[in-house]
Amino acid sequence: MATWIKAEVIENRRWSKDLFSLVLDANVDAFTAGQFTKLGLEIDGKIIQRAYSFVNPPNSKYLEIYATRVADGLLSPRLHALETGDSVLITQQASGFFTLEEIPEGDDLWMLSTGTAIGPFLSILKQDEVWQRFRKVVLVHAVRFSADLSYQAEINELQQKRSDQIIVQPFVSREPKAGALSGRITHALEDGLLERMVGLHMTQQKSQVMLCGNPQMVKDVRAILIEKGLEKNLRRKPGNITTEQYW
Ligand SMILES: Cc1cc2nc3c(=O)[nH]c(=O)nc-3n(C[C@H](O)[C@H](O)[C@H](O)COP(=O)(O)OP(=O)(O)OC[C@H]3O[C@@H](n4cnc5c(N)ncnc54)[C@H](O)[C@@H]3O)c2cc1C
Repeated sequence: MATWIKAEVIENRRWSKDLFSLVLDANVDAFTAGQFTKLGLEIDGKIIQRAYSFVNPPNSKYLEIYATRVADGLLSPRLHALETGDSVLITQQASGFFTLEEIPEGDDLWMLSTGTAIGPFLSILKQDEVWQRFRKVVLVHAVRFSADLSYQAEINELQQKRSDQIIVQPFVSREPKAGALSGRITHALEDGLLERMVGLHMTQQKSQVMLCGNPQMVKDVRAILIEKGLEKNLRRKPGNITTEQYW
């Protein structure tokens, strides 16, 4: 049984009509970058709970989650409506294995995300470990519209600080955007465009790939990578592909 504690909403950062980040103050247990928590609200006498990845690194003063308001969703529209000073329930302990501890050694780390699933990567990128372990880190964020590319200030800051190691490649599928690839991650992987754009070759010997986001993307990309010779990363049989699905 989860232990629920109260979190105070410090800020609701609204990025666009539906995208928002809740900055929360709560005394939760220590967690590892890449893990998720659960948020809950009491609706008709029952706690309705959903999983949300931490965007902030461990040890930061406040917690932060990045979410979208799902039309007709049960919880996310209510979270979207929260204002400074409101409260929300949060689990005392975080969960999940989408963390660097689970990633075998490699030269380059590819972080592929859709929509709000960039969150856990931002948490991991704010810690030193990833920069010590990998020579190059490729951050891919696929969205529909350029307005959905949230956290640009944080990403620009990372690009300045880690300019010799990080490569950021956005994808915007429904409108042209300078510096972004159009279309989908899957197509760009199949025809080698992504590798050409970032100037790195994905290989079974030296690449690690973390995939996070919508289940179709995770499934399709995993299949393409397996076709390229990469292998699923399992605890009992380490490989290259580590995944987290948001639904
Ligand atoms: C491990 C894990 C981590 C997660 N982390 C996040 C996170 O950091 N941010 C976040 O926004 N969501 C995250 N989710 C999804 C989240 O838990 C909820 O499913 C989502 O907020 C919708 O809840 P709801 O009650 O409003 O919708 P529901 O009534 O439960 O409807 C669910 C439907 O909403 C859609 N949906 C769910 N999540 C998303 C999404 N992120 N983007 C677009 N469509 C979606 C899907 O079609 C899904 O079938 C995570 C899920 C898992 C399993």
